[in-house]
Amino acid sequence: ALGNTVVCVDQNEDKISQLHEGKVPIYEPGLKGLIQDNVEQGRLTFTTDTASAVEGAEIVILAVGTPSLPGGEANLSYIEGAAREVADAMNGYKVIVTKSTVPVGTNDRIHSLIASRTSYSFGVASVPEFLREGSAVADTLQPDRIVIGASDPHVAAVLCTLHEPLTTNILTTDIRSAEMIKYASNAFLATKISFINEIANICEKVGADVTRVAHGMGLDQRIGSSFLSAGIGYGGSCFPKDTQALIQIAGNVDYEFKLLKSVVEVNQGQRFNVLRKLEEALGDLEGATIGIWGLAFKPNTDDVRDAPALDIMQSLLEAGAQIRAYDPVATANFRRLLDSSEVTWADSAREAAEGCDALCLLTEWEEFGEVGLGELNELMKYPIMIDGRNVYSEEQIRQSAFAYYSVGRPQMNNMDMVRQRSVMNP
Ligand SMILES: NC(=O)c1ccc[n+]([C@@H]2O[C@H](COP(=O)([O-])OP(=O)(O)OC[C@H]3O[C@@H](n4cnc5c(N)ncnc54)[C@H](O)[C@@H]3O)[C@@H](O)[C@H]2O)c1
Ligand SMILES: O=c1ccn([C@@H]2O[C@H](COP(=O)(O)OP(=O)(O)O[C@H]3O[C@H](CO)[C@@H](O)[C@H](O)[C@H]3O)[C@@H](O)[C@H]2O)c(=O)[nH]1
Repeated sequence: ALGNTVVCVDQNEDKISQLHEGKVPIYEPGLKGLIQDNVEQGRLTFTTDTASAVEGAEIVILAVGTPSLPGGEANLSYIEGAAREVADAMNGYKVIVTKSTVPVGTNDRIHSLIASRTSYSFGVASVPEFLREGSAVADTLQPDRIVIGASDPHVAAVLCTLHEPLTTNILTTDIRSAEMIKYASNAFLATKISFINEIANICEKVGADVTRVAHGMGLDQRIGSSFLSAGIGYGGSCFPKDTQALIQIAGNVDYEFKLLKSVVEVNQGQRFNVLRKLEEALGDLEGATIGIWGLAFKPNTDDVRDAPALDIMQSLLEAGAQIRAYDPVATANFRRLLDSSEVTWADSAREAAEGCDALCLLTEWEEFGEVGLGELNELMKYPIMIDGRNVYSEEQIRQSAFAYYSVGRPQMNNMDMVRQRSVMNP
């Protein structure tokens, strides 16, 4: 029957050998157990040999990377390479599915590319992926919807059968619309984030509280409450590249996507508000010791692609600051992108805070909440917190000695306390 066994192929030998040893190459909650169960049941195997995997398959799913090229356009070399390998291994009819996020028209190109290399018949479909990192397992097993873009009704039927155990919410549509649904969804979510971040920036100036504003807006079902958390902007492997790619897709047909260009611009600026707030609190950052809590672009992942922490730490180093940084799982990945003798890589949240002039919370890992503000105050040189994720409540801050800068909420600036401390600990 369809979908009974799965063979995962990657050309990265290290990833495949880790998987053979029962290790999972990324940090993703719940993934290890899910893989283990399916390996034990004989449903899941791993290989670097594309040809053998394709030969035994009725459905082939392409999920290779589509990173940005320098101009923002999606790099299609991996998907084209994979399609070529699949074509060359064809030994009968197969359904070939693109799950990677690809520009509109790519599946048609894949169709021609494969047809030019094989005489076996095959079907092509676009089935975009909507999972989030950090909650990938639940998002996969209980998706909001499955989108199947196919021109051949047989292909659509095969893929509906494959996905029916996951949800009844299956939309079948044409290939180009399916491809566009993926980009439009990510662009819309990114727009929500930049929108609320701009509202937050205005709230700071007019004395309103963006968390209350977002709550009040979200009660309107037409708006919805999700993706209205103001912060330091979106990062990660998807929104930054997919917004750029959609701007390019539009540009290629002579359409200037003005709104999305602004969304990207707002997002780029948002992370640097952390630096402005640090300067407001400390003045010159030369020689200051700054603590960083959180390096991953969001909690529950070790992914640091386009993480706001990269730009923020880069700017702090340029300003001559010393950094003490901690992340529960992402430090090793982060150090491959940014390392410096001016950074102390701490092994715990407490260790990162020790002796700091100010602490910046950049990723809302749950464990940060376990360090009490009283204890934090004792560990730090000055009780100054730049909370990039609005983690602390007004009450918690009021009961603490902290000068507290958050995003889009009234600044709780117990600078008197801070000054007293600075007299005590010159
Ligand atoms: N990461 C996410 O949360 C997410 C969510 C939805 C959609 N997507 C989309 O899924 C795609 C993959 O994203 P990712 O983050 O997993 O990328 P990634 O770069 O982390 O992983 C891609 C993998 O493909 C392998 N690969 C490349 N060419 C290959 C080939 N010819 N044969 C076998 N393996 C090959 C690479 O070795 C790598 O391990 C992208 O298009 C992305 O936009 C990602
Ligand atoms: O209200 C919010 C929600 C998110 N973010 C930030 O937005 C980024 C992206 O977060 P999220 O969407 O949760 O994670 P991703 O794993 O990047 O998932 C997005 O990108 C994937 C790849 O295309 C899609 O499959 C998902 O549907 C889409 O949510 C992170 O930096 C978050 O901190 C905010 O700042 N405010």
